[in-house]
Amino acid sequence: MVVQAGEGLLTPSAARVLVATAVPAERDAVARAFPGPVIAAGVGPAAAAAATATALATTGHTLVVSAGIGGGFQPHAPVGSLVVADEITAADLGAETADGFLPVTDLGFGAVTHRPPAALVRQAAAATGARTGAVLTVSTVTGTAARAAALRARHPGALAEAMEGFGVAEAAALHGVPVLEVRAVSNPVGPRDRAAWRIGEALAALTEAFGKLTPVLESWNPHDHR
Ligand SMILES: O=C(O)c1cccc(C(=O)CC[C@H]2O[C@@H](n3cnc4c(=O)[nH]cnc43)[C@H](O)[C@@H]2O)c1
Repeated sequence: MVVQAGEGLLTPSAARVLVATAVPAERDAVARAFPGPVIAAGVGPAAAAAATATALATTGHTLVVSAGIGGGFQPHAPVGSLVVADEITAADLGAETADGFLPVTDLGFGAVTHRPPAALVRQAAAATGARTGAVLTVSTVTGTAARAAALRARHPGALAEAMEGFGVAEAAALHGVPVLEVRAVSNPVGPRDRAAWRIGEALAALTEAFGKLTPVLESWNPHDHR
């Protein structure tokens, strides 16, 4: 158990969980159920990384959660469902070649995947009823069936895509803090039909999820590897 000294007593250190969303509507949906700090970091991995790294510069965070709405690969993650990432993967960070896509890791650089703690993923999914699988981070929202199929072919375990998880995870790694990603599915990944996005439904699902997740996040012990 992690302990801190205080007035001669050893007490469990308090959980300090930061939630990073993209836009104010997502921030407010989380904050309706989660009492800790929630930021609207901006859309895309760069904005998410910059704002999260800045927020983590104050010490003592135990966990960072990337949260918001997202696209779901059909039929694996239906609209209205919830996904907890067991893998956060940058799906378009690399080089296109005549023989296909090469991730930056194949070019000898950096990382393309971060893995949240398995025990936390299990606990979060059990508490919320979420599906678990890879959540892809993309800088361009998928807009065709062909692109959706190509992403699933390259990432057979992918359940959802969004635009911030990898940025949040990079910032978390820089600060040595574990990361989790939670997405409420607002739309199918595929042919663009923005008018059909069920944003209200997904935001309500996000609020409901954080109602159930809060005790899990606040009691989670990073040294618990069950
Ligand atoms: O217009 C609104 O009221 C509104 C309220 C909340 C959120 C939005 C957004 O547009 C959020 C953008 C955010 O959503 C993620 N997202 C959602 N679907 C997808 C997708 O199919 N592919 C990639 N990203 C998706 C993404 O993380 C964006 O940052 C609007």
